[in-house]
Amino acid sequence: MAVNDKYITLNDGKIIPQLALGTWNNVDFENTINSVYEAIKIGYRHIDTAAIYKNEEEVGKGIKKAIDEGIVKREDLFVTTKLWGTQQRLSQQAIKQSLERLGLDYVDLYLIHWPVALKSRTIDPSDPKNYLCIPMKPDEPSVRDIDINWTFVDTYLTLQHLQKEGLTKSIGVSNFSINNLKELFKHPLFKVKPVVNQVEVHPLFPQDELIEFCNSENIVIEAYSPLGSTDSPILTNETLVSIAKKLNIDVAQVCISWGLKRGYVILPKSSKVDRIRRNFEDLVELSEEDFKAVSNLKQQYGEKRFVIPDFSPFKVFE
Ligand SMILES: NC(=O)C1=CN([C@@H]2O[C@H](COP(=O)(O)OP(=O)(O)OC[C@H]3O[C@@H](n4cnc5c(N)ncnc54)[C@H](OP(=O)(O)O)[C@@H]3O)[C@@H](O)[C@H]2O)C=CC1
Repeated sequence: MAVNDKYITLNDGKIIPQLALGTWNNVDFENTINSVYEAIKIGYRHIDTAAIYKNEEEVGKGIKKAIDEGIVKREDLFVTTKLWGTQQRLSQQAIKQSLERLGLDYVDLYLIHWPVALKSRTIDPSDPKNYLCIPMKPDEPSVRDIDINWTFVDTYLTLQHLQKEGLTKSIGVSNFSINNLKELFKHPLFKVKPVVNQVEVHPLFPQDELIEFCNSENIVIEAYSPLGSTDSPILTNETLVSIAKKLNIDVAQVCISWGLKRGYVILPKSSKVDRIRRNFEDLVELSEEDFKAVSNLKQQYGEKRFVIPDFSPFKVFE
């Protein structure tokens, strides 16, 4: 089996392609249509989006084009979207809106994006993408308006119903700490375990403890920002550059190959078709020596997390 062609079985029995296309931060929305379409043509079967990325329409158009051209069937694709904090009280409305934007009858996976409920705000009629009543960037100060009377546990209980209604095949969480998961598990109405926890994971932030906990609970880790996100210092790291040179691939593909070997789902993003192709086709089974060298980077350079939105006073990651 090729390195890029593996599936993982989730705790609800569904299967998930291990390698996905991430779609965050592609500021050229039209380009997203083409990126998604080309990715599916290349062989990607798993697309990751979110309401806050404001690209669900374009992701949906890319998917539709590929389906219309007979490149793929809907049932062979795995599509994930996420619930933003301003809609945590309104998850049924939110998922229906996401489905409408995506042009789909169901998503394969619906995630609580962050364990933080935010107050919703007034729609800005001048912004056609402002359907969530949220600013473009999650770290803008105006999103720090925490809804203290609603918790991620309340939200998760409503997600269990969305799955029953068939709006999503599976449900999961994102950016949940071990403490967040433990808090969720102890609620008396908690019945359906999240199938995944989507969190930041890359060579400078390997998340060993969280991965071990999630493995013990049969929750699959999905590694976001696996290349260290935008303008990543990881891509110029000298150890990684020398491994990449030796293997005649990009540093990005060393990081992806390392993540695949660690056994979780991995979501690299690119808006450039040649990179999307190389991030899928130029993957390798890393030797033990190279695998260890990448795993040791954290000791050498120290831990570094790149995605840190300010939801204060709520303490994420604790
Ligand atoms: N649940 C959550 O809270 C979060 C989820 N995510 C998900 O994870 C996905 C991936 O994370 P993201 O933060 O986007 O970052 P990634 O770690 O995937 O890095 C993306 C960056 O790497 C560049 N890149 C991609 N491939 C290559 C290559 N072969 N050579 C050189 N540079 C390359 C991209 O540039 P270019 O586009 O120009 O190619 C982009 O700047 C997101 O798109 C999203 O789907 C991300 C963050 C938070």
